[in-house]
Amino acid sequence: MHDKKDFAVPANRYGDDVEAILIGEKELQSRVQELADMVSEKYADSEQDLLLVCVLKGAAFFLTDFARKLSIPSELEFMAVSSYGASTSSSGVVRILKDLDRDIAGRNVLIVEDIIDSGLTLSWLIRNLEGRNPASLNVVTLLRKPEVVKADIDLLDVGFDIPNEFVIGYGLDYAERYRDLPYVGTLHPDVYTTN
Ligand SMILES: Nc1nc2c(ncn2[C@@H]2O[C@H](COP(=O)(O)O)[C@@H](O)[C@H]2O)c(=O)[nH]1
Ligand SMILES: [Mg+2]
Repeated sequence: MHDKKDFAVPANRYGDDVEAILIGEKELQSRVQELADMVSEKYADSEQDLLLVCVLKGAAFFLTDFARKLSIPSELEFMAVSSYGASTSSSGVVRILKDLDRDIAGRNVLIVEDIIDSGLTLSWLIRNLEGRNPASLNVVTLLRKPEVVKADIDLLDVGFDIPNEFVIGYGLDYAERYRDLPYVGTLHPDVYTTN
């Protein structure tokens, strides 16, 4: 846990809404670099560009930092799925809100995910993309909540394992806010009762 005073938090952007910072900006960037180095090494001998599939909207900030830190060429695709509706826990019933713009058959695909909570959304997505016959399909996730993961998912790597708390920042939202924070943190309980 970090003290908010230790960070150059964009001044009062969200007032006192942030209760605690779990992963600071430097820690995030350094781990994203490690993930990018590992992936660059794994695909270094590939004859085709790596196709990164970003799961919107949460993984957008992770994806852009991650792609810029790769030392191999990559191409980007975006997909949006919904499994939460109005609830804060995954139903496992997933809807595609935005599909990929192209065929991934024969491509080396890497899903770039923001967070694995129950893992139900991601395991559905993996099954869906496997059905499109990529040459290979792997997953890298920035965050994972090991205490609550229900699905058995084979991951290339995980940025950080975190406690079972609802987190925001670095792409993750609550009611579409807080994605723009450069760190991962938790919200003050009052935010949930007043929104
Ligand atoms: N802002 C947050 N979004 C979260 C959090 N935990 C999960 N999620 C969102 O759900 C999916 C995955 O859910 P899953 O239960 O099917 O694994 C994830 O991609 C996020 O969009 C959270 O703590 N904060
Ligand atoms: Mg996600």
